[in-house]
Amino acid sequence: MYSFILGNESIKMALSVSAGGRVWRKFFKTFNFGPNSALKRFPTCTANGRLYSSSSDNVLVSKDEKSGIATVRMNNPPVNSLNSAMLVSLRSCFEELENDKSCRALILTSQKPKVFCAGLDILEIYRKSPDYVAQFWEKLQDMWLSLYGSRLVTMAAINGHSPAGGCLLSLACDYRIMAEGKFTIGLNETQLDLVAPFWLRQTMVDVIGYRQAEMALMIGALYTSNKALQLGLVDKLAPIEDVQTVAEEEVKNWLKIPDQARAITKMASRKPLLDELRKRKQEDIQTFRDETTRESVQISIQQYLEKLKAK
Ligand SMILES: CCCCC/C=C\C/C=C\CCC/C=C/C(=O)SCCNC(=O)CCNC(=O)[C@H](O)C(C)(C)COP(=O)(O)OP(=O)(O)OC[C@H]1O[C@@H](n2cnc3c(N)ncnc32)[C@H](O)[C@@H]1OP(=O)(O)O
Repeated sequence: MYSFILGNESIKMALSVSAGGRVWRKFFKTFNFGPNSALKRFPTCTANGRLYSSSSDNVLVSKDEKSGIATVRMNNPPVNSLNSAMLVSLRSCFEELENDKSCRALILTSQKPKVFCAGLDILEIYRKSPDYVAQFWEKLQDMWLSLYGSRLVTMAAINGHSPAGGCLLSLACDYRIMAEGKFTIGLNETQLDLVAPFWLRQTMVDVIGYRQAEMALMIGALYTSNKALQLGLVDKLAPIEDVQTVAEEEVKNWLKIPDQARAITKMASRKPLLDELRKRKQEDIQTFRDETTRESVQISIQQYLEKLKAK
């Protein structure tokens, strides 16, 4: 059941049949909804009752059949950094859940409490060829499109630090619950001499407003959970051991709203940004490749890596 992803066509078919309706068909036609790809194969995903995971086990997925709530746990020790394999696994899992008509919601969290996700794996953009960096960036774009454009209720259960790409993942979700305490979240790209792309900057503006986003992005701010709550960067705080339970409770509230109306409303507000990235994908890849492989940026990345190691 879980071994194939058939892309847009199967989602359209499955949902128009299951929802029995013209409305769904019109919805998909209007919004070009869901993963932006044709026939795809999930990387040897094994189905085993309610629990399945990718071959490398870097992303673990369990689904409660009764409620239709899936939990996606990032499992890439030590800090869930987003390397190529991780991006491919995340995207595959998001698309698979998208195509599973019994799935209604996903909770994204970390298998290792205290670090939700350390962002992009910096080693993937350090002293790599321009082609490699370009392919890496496209994997990030595709993963983001599948999460941000999802019909599901998407909830980030941020059970630890969530800098840069970790914040990007959270921002792509519908709602964010973060662990109380000393954990930080934010888009600290400028600290690495990197510039967040337009689609990431826009989600930050959409979530916390223009002034705060502009300031946060310029200074590469990392905020504590309390400050993030105050800014609206996260929606709720919970003790770290309760983040998952609180997320499940919150999802259940969201699931009281009819799926169709909720998903159409979500897509109506997200479609412009999704379309913009789809349209400017190659330009965005080129910018990332050219910026990241510049010698001055490579030196900044090296210094940042040294700082991290010396910590
Ligand atoms: C208009 C022009 C547009 C141009 C566009 C151009 C460019 C766009 C560019 C970028 C935008 C992309 C958006 C995303 C960017 C990113 O995500 S960059 C990554 C930023 N991440 C960070 O800064 C986080 C760094 N890590 C930490 O702060 C901490 O590790 C922690 C997450 C708080 C966890 O702390 P702790 O539990 O104490 O763990 P350690 O620090 O000891 O780390 C363990 C080992 O892991 C290594 N590591 C940590 N983070 C990363 C990482 N992101 N990548 C690779 N490796 C990482 C760390 O060095 C330790 O390694 P050793 O054990 O010492 O070997």
